[in-house]
Amino acid sequence: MERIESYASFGGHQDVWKHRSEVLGCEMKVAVYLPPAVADGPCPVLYWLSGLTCTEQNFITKAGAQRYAAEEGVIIVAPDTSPRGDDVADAEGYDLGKGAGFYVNATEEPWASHYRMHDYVVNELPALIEANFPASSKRAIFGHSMGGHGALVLALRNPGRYASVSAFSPIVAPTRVPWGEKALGAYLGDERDAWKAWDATELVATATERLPLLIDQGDADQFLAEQLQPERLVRACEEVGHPIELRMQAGYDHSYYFIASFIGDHIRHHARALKG
Ligand SMILES: N[C@@H](CCC(=O)N[C@@H](CSC=O)C(=O)NCC(=O)O)C(=O)O
Repeated sequence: MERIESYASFGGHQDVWKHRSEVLGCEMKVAVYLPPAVADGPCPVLYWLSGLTCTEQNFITKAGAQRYAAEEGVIIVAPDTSPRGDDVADAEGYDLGKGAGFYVNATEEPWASHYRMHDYVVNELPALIEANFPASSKRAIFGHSMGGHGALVLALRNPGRYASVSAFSPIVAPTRVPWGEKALGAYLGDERDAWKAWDATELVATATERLPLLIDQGDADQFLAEQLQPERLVRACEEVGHPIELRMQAGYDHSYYFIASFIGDHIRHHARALKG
């Protein structure tokens, strides 16, 4: 891994690294915040998954997470949202292709050869982080919008892998909303039954681990009614007794101003689980 940016931040360091991904078949950038506590030994790792149009930069420059990660002694890893490079397929529009990997393993061409963000985030990236940084193997995951969907789905698909999961404004039912229908149709093909394995609202029914879901959602979010619909996940959880806390936050929209307002709560929530 090669460090390409480094900034002192709250007694620790906010760095950006680039590395070759064998899973994605391209070079990737990833942001890593190391809290001051790494001087005393390995720290647990909290993975952040960003939303549509984002790179590894949005979270580290807008969320204000470093202060809380420093206080709690947690490493935060924020990868890019899709494979990158001239030979990676792309599409018109911000909601498919580069910047819109949806954290799935694509099965359809022209996507299948590079778009394997599930395997990258769940397997390849933690192996790299744990081999190259003072990181323990305790992991948690959170994210925003498309990345909130990613956090929920990756935690539900991989029982035992994460100590905790949370999301801001997640796409909870991608099989039933326009952003998800477009992306899953392209990446996985026309057979809608295959999409269900990538939909948190479908996955809670058969989850073998009842990991509590924490969700913050602004009630002034411009995407709430058409794309997010968190009530679908609440209903699915209630049907099977899966623990969920949906916090509707009055007046907040879909932006990083919302995320920054509650990021401390989420980092403390994960720190409790990671240290428990
Ligand atoms: N450009 C689009 C909307 C893009 C957008 O709002 N992206 C969000 C995530 S949406 C779901 O995944 C985001 O995080 N943007 C980056 C940022 O720094 O705010 C449009 O204009 O409608």
